[in-house]
Amino acid sequence: MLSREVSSFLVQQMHMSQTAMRASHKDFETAVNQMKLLKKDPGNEMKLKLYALYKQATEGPCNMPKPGVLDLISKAKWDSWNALGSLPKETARQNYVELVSSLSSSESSSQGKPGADSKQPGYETLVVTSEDGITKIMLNRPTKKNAITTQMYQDIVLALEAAGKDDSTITVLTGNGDYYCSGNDLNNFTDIPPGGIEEQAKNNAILLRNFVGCFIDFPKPLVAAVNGPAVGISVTLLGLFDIVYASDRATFHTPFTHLGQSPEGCSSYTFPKIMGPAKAAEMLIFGKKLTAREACAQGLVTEVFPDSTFQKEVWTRLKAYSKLPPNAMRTSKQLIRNVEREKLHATNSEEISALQGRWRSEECTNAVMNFLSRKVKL
Ligand SMILES: CCCCC/C=C/C(=O)SCCNC(=O)CCNC(=O)[C@H](O)C(C)(C)COP(=O)(O)OP(=O)(O)OC[C@H]1O[C@@H](n2cnc3c(N)ncnc32)[C@H](O)[C@@H]1OP(=O)(O)O
Repeated sequence: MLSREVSSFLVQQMHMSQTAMRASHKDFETAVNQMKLLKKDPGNEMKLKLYALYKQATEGPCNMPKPGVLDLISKAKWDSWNALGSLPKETARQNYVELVSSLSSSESSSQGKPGADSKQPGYETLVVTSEDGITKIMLNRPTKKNAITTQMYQDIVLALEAAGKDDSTITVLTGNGDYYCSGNDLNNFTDIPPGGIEEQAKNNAILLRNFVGCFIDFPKPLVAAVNGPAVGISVTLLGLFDIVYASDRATFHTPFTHLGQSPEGCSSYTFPKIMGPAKAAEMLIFGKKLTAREACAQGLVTEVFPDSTFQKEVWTRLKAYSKLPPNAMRTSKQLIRNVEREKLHATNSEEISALQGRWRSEECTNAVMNFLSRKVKL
């Protein structure tokens, strides 16, 4: 017998509409007005993002002359707009609407909670520590193989934002227990909001855009310490890390087709670039699982360590790297990232649009249902 969540999920899926979820001009106008009503200053970085999206949505690609270096504010605005390159107006409009919507909802969810603004977040399923110039973000849901819940996506974003600003020089993502991460928690699909599947898909799209965007824009060297098997989004994101160290027990599996879904985490761009189109297709289209050594041979992993000495060797190495001049490391990272930052954001948008279609498909519904009703394991 199917659980209540699975049945309600199925019913919602069957009734959902096939209309595309592009933001209309009216949605855009509403978002522009909503921005004016925000009580909390979203911060300079966010304001620049919104400015750029607004200009791109209303005027198209930036073709203004670049302001002089001394005109700092105009130059920051110009840089932000110009970084959007040829992003279509429609996509910029949609990204703007989604960004404003996430700001409004985080503002309303923090209302009424005394001290919500000033409190350092206590993460339920992450352990964040900072030592020896290294901030470690550890996924901490070992009994569920560190599957990522909706709350965890948000917490990882908060933890990355804090790590990007703290005084550490390197940030490391790793997992607690025998898995690095089993990817998206498939129960995320059963938590259906009052607006039904359409609203759920829209919320997931906002969540994912913001989540992957944070990895694209992370300002410091970012290292993955892959302590065990990795599945789904935890694999695709590796293409956005600067270094990937893996235990020889780790495996790398992207079973999107089996789940009726399609790749995310910018892997449709990073994987062919890293390993060549043929190897990338075998992983992303056919769901071939790689061993750590295969992933290393294909360039996705930097180095493989025996599981018995993984922790010791990785942390010794990272502690030595963390003593290198931090500003030089940041500058090098930014130079490397800037070459393709715009392309990565555009890929993120494209992948999410495709996924929104997939989430409404029968193939995806059946795959999620099969897992939740314990019929199929990967
Ligand atoms: C909203 C944004 C969406 C972003 C798009 C992201 C896409 C992806 O990441 S796609 C990949 C999704 N992941 C999966 O499909 C993995 C599903 N899990 C499995 O196939 C297996 O659990 C396993 C191969 C990862 C491990 O198998 P095994 O060693 O036999 O362990 P168990 O299956 O008994 O797992 C223990 C426990 O953990 C729960 N669990 C594991 N992974 C997930 C998951 N991804 N989502 C939800 N729950 C998961 C599993 O159900 C078990 O729970 P209990 O039965 O309650 O003990």
